[in-house]
Amino acid sequence: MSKIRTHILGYPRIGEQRELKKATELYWKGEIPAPALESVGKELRKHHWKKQQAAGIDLVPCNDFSFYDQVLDAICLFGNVPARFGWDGGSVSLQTLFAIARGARDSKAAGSECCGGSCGSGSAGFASEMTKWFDTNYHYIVPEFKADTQFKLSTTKIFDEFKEAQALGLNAKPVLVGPVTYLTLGKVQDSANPDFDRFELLDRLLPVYEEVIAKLAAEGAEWIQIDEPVFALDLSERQKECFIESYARLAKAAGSAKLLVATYFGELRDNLALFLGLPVAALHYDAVRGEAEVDALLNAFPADKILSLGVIDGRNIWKNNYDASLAILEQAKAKLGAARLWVSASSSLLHSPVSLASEKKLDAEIKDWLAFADEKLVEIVTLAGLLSGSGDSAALEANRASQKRRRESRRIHNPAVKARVAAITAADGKRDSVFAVRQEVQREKLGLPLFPTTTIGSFPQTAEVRAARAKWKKSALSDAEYDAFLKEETRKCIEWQDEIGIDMPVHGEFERNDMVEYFGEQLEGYVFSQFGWVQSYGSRCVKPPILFGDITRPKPMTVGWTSFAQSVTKNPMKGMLTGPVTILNWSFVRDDQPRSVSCKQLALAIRDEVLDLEKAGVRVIQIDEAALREGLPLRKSQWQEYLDWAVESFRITANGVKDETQIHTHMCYSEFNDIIGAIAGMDADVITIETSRSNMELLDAFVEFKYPNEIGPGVYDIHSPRIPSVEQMESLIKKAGAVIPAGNLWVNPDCGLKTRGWEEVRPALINMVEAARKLRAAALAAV
Ligand SMILES: Nc1nc2c(c(=O)[nH]1)N[C@@H](CNc1ccc(C(=O)N[C@@H](CCC(=O)N[C@@H](CCC(=O)N[C@@H](CCC(=O)O)C(=O)O)C(=O)O)C(=O)O)cc1)CN2
Ligand code: MET
Ligand SMILES: [Zn+2]
Repeated sequence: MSKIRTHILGYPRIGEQRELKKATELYWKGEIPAPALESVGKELRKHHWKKQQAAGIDLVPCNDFSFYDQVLDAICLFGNVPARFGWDGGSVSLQTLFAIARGARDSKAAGSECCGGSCGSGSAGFASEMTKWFDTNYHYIVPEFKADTQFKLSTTKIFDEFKEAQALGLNAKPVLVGPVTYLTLGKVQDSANPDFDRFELLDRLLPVYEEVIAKLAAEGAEWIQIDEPVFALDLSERQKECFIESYARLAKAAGSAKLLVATYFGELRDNLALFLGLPVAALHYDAVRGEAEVDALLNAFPADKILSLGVIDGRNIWKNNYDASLAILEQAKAKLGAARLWVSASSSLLHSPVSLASEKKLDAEIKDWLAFADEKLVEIVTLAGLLSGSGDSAALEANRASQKRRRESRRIHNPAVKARVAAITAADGKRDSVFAVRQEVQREKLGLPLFPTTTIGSFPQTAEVRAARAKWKKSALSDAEYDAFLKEETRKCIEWQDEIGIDMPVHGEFERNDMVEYFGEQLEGYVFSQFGWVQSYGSRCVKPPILFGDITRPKPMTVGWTSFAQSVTKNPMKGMLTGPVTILNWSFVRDDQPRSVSCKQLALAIRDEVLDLEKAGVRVIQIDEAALREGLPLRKSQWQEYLDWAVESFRITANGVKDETQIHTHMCYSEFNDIIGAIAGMDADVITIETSRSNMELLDAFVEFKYPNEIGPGVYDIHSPRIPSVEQMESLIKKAGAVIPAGNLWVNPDCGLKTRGWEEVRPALINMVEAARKLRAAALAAV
């Protein structure tokens, strides 16, 4: 019986100990030169290929590595560099690449200290926009188009990395984001032609794809992988036409090389026939997210193509259930034959942590249930072996035993939690009185001025704060010393807020490593890894906690810090929590029950925290739901169901408090238009949102909807190192004041300040308070 081939779509690039992050940040600080960074990249690529080879993967990817982002690499490959970066049209340098991602203080684009977001329109080389890659927590750089955009082959990275693999004896499979996905993910930014249809650019873009593909073929590439995850979205007729035109041309350009087109993250639905009809040699399908559609896929699968089935979840950390995967694979093998079936992971492994090998502290029982990227490689190879009949039956037995242990573990199931979720009623999600009544009571209790000023929660997570935490984790700092250090940071932060005249202070979140991980660490039903980092954007990583079982809160999580903070000031301190939907969306979550159930369990745990804070005398509580919007399913038809349980979860969390307790929520990086009804349904007393970068445009949704509750539209773009002036912020508040009743308007930044430095935050907040004061005075003078 013939051997079944194995491959992956991509491998994490950050390194087991985030080597790439560390080297990149040193380069940005000017502490190592470019060749040193290049050589770290080269070593990592080699190490990653060797690991894949050692695991027995037949076809390894190349060009899945990136110093920042694979879409940004494509921007550079196509010479799609926005004019403001002063690119000379030659080979795009690493320096220009980083300038696109991070902004450049001047057109020389040196490694300036800048953010991952955009640098505001005031500076010449402001960064390109960054946004979420489908429904993941990975962010890509948004390609920018104009009506006169031209494309031209402008980097050699994809060829260099192919040759690098060749030199190591590997015939690697180069990976490239596909033309339709590339155009779909980009944005037209052309003030002279704002309505330009970006798909008009296809004819100019395809010749570069043809050139790249032909060149790779000439250099000996057997397979080329083209990623088209937009197949998992609702596609327009225009996009469908683009697919037909693109692949007719690319198939011709391929010559001796064979093309594999990959879709992932969701079902194909009415794109199925289009996908199956592409004139390419192989198609990759996500059988995890698309399991329900596998029958339809197999029934219609063309006789001349290879099918790569992604049965291992690239987006989660659970050990694969071999029996379940084999059932799918056997079915495919019966239809297609072993020669036309490849085994893979559902998506690139970019979205899973690197390796379980260095996890020494992870609870042994739970570690046995997990598989990170390296373990997933072994799973792919093992499944292919079992399917070929030459497999490791001991591995299958071991897998069955592990699945059984997980299923039956007492650690997972807590009857009291299940009963509590079952007993949730509509009353749990309802405040005693309607907003208008609460607003009166809260006004009286809180005694805030017009246009009250506040911030979103975090203050700078300085190197000093992180170093203290690192020392404490290594036991180089005692609990008492760490506690004293944090108290001092918190006290200084609050006193400073009082001093500059912030009306509603926050404690600063110095004790938190991350707004989700911090809560995960304190909830029962969660475990957390030491090194389970996943790239979020550029060099920034997150370590999502692992939600494995029914959720309880053994003891209050934030009451101590918030009470301490309140004791420092007479002003109303805003207690700070992360909401259930955001905790869910930024965690690795169980795959043995619906997300909605896990979310409600989280909601009940955070509700208890809310009520404890209230009992401790905290009068204002913010419940962050930064990730509410990004949890939206990729297909519109599934939105309502998600929004229903997400909003209900928030309401359960927030709405058990008395009328006089003011509930805030916060959302950033959100387009609000299509979910404004759901946001209003949350019924928070105050919502703070990110609006400064869009010049208050994001507020329109609230205005059109006649959003009834109070709003703090952000006036300070915290993604930029630029310090906003009093006048800039005044004009933003005025703009908001023209459409929002003055009594409902708050003044605050776009988001938390944790990624900024004090030298930026101090003057910016002083200006913000001044802007609010001026408007207040003007408003009082007018009556
Ligand atoms: N979970 C989550 N998802 C999110 C966001 C978010 O805030 N959280 N925001 C958006 C993405 N934005 C992000 C913004 C910042 C960072 C970020 O700053 N990440 C840090 C890690 C944050 C962290 O957990 N740090 C830990 C560990 C710090 C660390 O690595 N320490 C060093 C030692 C440090 C020293 O000695 O100074 C080490 O252990 O090696 C801590 O503070 O405790 C980083 O990559 O640098 C990530 C995402 C969307 N998704
Ligand atoms: N309270 C959090 C902070 O200020 C909210 C961040 S939303 C990504 O950091
Ligand atoms: Zn935010």
